[in-house]
Amino acid sequence: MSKLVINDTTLRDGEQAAGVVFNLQEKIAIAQLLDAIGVHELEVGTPAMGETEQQAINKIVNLGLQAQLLGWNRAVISDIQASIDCGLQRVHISIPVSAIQINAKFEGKWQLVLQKLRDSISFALDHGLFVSVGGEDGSRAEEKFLLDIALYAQECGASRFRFCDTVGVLEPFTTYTQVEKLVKALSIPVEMHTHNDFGLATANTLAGIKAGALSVNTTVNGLGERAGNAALEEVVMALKRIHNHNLGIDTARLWEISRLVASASGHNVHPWKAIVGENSFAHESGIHGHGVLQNPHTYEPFAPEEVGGERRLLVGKHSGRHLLLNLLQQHGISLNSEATKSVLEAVRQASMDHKRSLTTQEVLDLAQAHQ
Ligand SMILES: CC(=O)SCCNC(=O)CCNC(=O)[C@H](O)C(C)(C)COP(=O)(O)OP(=O)(O)OC[C@H]1O[C@@H](n2cnc3c(N)ncnc32)[C@H](O)[C@@H]1OP(=O)(O)O
Ligand SMILES: O=C(O)CCC(=O)C(=O)O
Repeated sequence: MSKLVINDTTLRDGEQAAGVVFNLQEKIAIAQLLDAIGVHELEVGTPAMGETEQQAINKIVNLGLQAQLLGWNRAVISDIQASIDCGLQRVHISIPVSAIQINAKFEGKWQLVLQKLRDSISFALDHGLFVSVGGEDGSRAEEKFLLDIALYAQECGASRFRFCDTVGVLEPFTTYTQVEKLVKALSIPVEMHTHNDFGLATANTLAGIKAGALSVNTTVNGLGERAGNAALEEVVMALKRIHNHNLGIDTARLWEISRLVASASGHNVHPWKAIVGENSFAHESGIHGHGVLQNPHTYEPFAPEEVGGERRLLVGKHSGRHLLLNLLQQHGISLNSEATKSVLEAVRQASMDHKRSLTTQEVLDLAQAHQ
């Protein structure tokens, strides 16, 4: 697994999320931070979208980042010319490979698909570009056609093939089987591109890696088309903590980049979002709180600092005396066991009345009333 590449597409598929628009400053800030934390490659946008997009991509190209930069293109020569005009040296060329897509987009003309792919790869290679090819809707494609087109892309000179679960219909076992076949058939690396329509984008990406994929697309906070993509923070932390595979990414800045992208996208991170949600390291229930006070590892897979997050100990409906007394002790208040019981009851009632945890001040007020 040593050569695994994270190719983050927050600036391309992430921004395709309905209603999301990054301005120039936000694009630059996101690219710089992704680069600063050590992400290897960035898919920076779609140059074919026009002049404004091209200028933004050109600005990112001129930042002098360490990360490799890639532009997304259809199998259309003018798209690739637009990528060249942005100063990009890497292009991704996408071509639909499922019957449903080829019928809808190219009136079922399979030969036309091959011709467009060959012509666009050849144009890109003639301009000295690194070429990645994506089989759009690969997970729903006829198996033989997917393999044939991947081999054709390789034969035409592509340096990587992207396996796309475009509408997120795979689960990890099928992903493993499909990707393993591609990996065995190709000599160029396979890249994973997964969507989260069934909540399986990260799991499917990990399954693809296990099957031999050497590159993976991610987006910060899982932002992307419909239910989004495999989240950068989930893939990086699952690899690091579950598979013991450290990609050298500065994970202590994952909350920072999550907040940056959330703010730029105009959507807060959901509290229960894995790794970066504000509840990822929050504990309110008595048994968990007691355990965490003894040793955080009882109810945390890793310390919040490892991802730049913070532990929150809350007092509310499900809390027990250990969490309550811990909070009161921090404010110099001690209670006897009778008073503790009364305050806990009052906390439960207040928490039910408000339908939330209590603020520190609310807990202190209840404790003072029962002292
Ligand atoms: C699964 C994905 O995420 S795919 C990536 C989606 N990303 C985007 O759409 C990026 C933003 N897109 C855009 O700005 C525009 O769609 C553009 C500039 C790319 C094209 O705009 P338009 O020329 O107005 O075409 P429009 O978007 O309506 O239709 C898409 C056209 O591309 C064609 N097309 C779609 N995919 C491909 C492909 N991989 N290769 C070649 N042609 C393709 C369609 O058949 C259609 O062709 P037609 O105009 O001859 O009918
Ligand atoms: O790169 C491609 O080929 C398509 C990528 C994509 O966004 C998708 O399949 O959802």
